[in-house]
Amino acid sequence: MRLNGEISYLRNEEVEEEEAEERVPLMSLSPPPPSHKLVVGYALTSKKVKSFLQPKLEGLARKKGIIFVAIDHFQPLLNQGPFDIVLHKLTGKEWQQILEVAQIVMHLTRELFFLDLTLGFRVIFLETLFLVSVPYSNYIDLNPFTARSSMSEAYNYYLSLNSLKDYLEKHPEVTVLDPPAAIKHLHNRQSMLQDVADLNLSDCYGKVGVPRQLVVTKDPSSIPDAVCKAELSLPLVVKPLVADGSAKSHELSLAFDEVSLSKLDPPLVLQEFVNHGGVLFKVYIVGEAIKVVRRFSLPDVNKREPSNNTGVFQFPRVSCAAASADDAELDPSIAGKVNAEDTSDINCLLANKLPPRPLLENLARELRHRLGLRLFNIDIIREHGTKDRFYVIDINYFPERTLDIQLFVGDCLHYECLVGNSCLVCHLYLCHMLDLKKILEAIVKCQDMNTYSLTSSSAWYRASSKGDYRSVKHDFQLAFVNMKKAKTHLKFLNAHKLQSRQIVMHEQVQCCFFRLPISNQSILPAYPPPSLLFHDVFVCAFWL
Ligand SMILES: O=P(O)(O)O[C@@H]1[C@@H](O)[C@H](OP(=O)(O)O)[C@@H](OP(=O)(O)O)[C@@H](O)[C@H]1OP(=O)(O)O
Ligand SMILES: Nc1ncnc2c1ncn2[C@@H]1O[C@H](COP(=O)(O)OP(=O)(O)O)[C@@H](O)[C@H]1O
Repeated sequence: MRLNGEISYLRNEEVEEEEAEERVPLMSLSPPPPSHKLVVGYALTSKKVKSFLQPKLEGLARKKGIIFVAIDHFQPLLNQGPFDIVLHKLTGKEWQQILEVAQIVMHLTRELFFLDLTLGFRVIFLETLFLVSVPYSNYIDLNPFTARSSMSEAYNYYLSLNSLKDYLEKHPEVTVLDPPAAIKHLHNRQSMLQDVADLNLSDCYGKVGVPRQLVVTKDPSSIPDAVCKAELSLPLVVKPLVADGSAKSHELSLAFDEVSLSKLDPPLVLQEFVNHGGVLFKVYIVGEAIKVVRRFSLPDVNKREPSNNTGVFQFPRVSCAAASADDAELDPSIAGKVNAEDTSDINCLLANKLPPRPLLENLARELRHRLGLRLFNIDIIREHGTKDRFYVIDINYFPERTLDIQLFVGDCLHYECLVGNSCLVCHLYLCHMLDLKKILEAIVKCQDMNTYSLTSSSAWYRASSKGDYRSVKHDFQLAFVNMKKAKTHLKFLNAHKLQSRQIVMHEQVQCCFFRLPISNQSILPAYPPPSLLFHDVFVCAFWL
């Protein structure tokens, strides 16, 4: 079997004529007109649906032409939709597997994401092709290096196409919130904070870092030594390395002495406890909009005097305990001071003062870019006794209050807020289909209002022979070709001096990119060659 994604170069002399076969009935496929401004497909746990999809949010969204549609986790995504946006946050095994596939694709096509986020449906289209044509299980076995370089080559070719970029800038249609690989980055407490550490943000408004920490993956008996070597000071916040939203991943504790450290259960992150006046700031980020709220947090510990505390103490999910520090019932040592305007306690005042807006905006902008995420929140604390020393301790993907906060406070849930100027790629490649007909049906389903047309070769032929070149007036074409007929197809292209590039998707299907300059329309009535059957070639014509 050939590797999926492999690019083959068939030379002229290799091309053999194949038997002429009869054409089958004509078929023409055109997209239905859009009835909504924006369709958001969501894949969320039932708990999340309950907390997120409040009637108020749905009502307001509807007024803005946004509708939310549940994604069926047990059906290929390509059989659903079409969606403009896919929102997802699931922990189930099935979805995780899907995400892993998607993640591999993200990895393989990383260039597509980072070179230019305005690539829009082109990228989705390439990805759709790439995945839908590959069985799920085979895809996992794919040699990533071969496939990746193939994708790069295909992409380079792709990029070389005239006016593509201009076109795409005008059509940022499909958005995914957010790329699975980027979300997964937050599922590990080490990688989660790495970008903040690398950023090492420091400007006239303050400094933002991460608490000093150590990752322990095995052998608890070595922890005391490792902590000593790393010169971490006690107490330490003990956090499971995995932060996948499971109950276990939220089981945190405070370790007060070195001996107790050897009883811990790796993999873990051991983080220095930073006194922060018992107040935490949650910065919610939705695209370019940010919103900050205060939450109560763990009280400070006395680090100067030798502690009477020894051992490891599990603590509850303190920041979830109350909606906001402005109205919650608090630890009395903090509560009285939070809302008091005339307090003389400067540290308390400082602890409660929101971090400077420009600093947060800078941080949010950088992290949005570095993490490649649009819906997330940053938990940030201010070091006790300082005005401008901040630490990020946690980043959550698409937390409960992200969108409703934006919606009710800033009325930001509108198309631009979610989509912004650039566009991301939709998860529409999550499909296990193999046969050509289904691939095509799927592509038809996910095509986005007139962004491209898809037609069978027969329909194309009929249209072009009648002089209707509507679907072929574009200089970039893409054909799915039955592998057995690939040489015939290529021979035709070569005979007409049409540049082409073939990607073998799997044993049965080759994907062929070729340019068909408008100036060369005279050959259109002849395409595809009569020896190719209805099911041998399917053509996508892009509307450039
Ligand atoms: O870990 P998860 O499942 O992503 O849950 C988050 C998380 O609990 C987060 O709270 P915290 O851990 O930062 O205290 C919640 O944030 P908010 O309290 O700001 O909403 C999220 O809401 C949780 O996400 P979800 O709503 O998807 O369960
Ligand atoms: N380094 C730290 N210093 C002080 N308090 C911390 C630190 N890390 C976490 N905390 C406290 O523990 C709480 C939970 O930590 P966090 O890392 O957000 O875990 P989770 O992802 O389970 O919410 C925080 O809200 C904060 O109150």
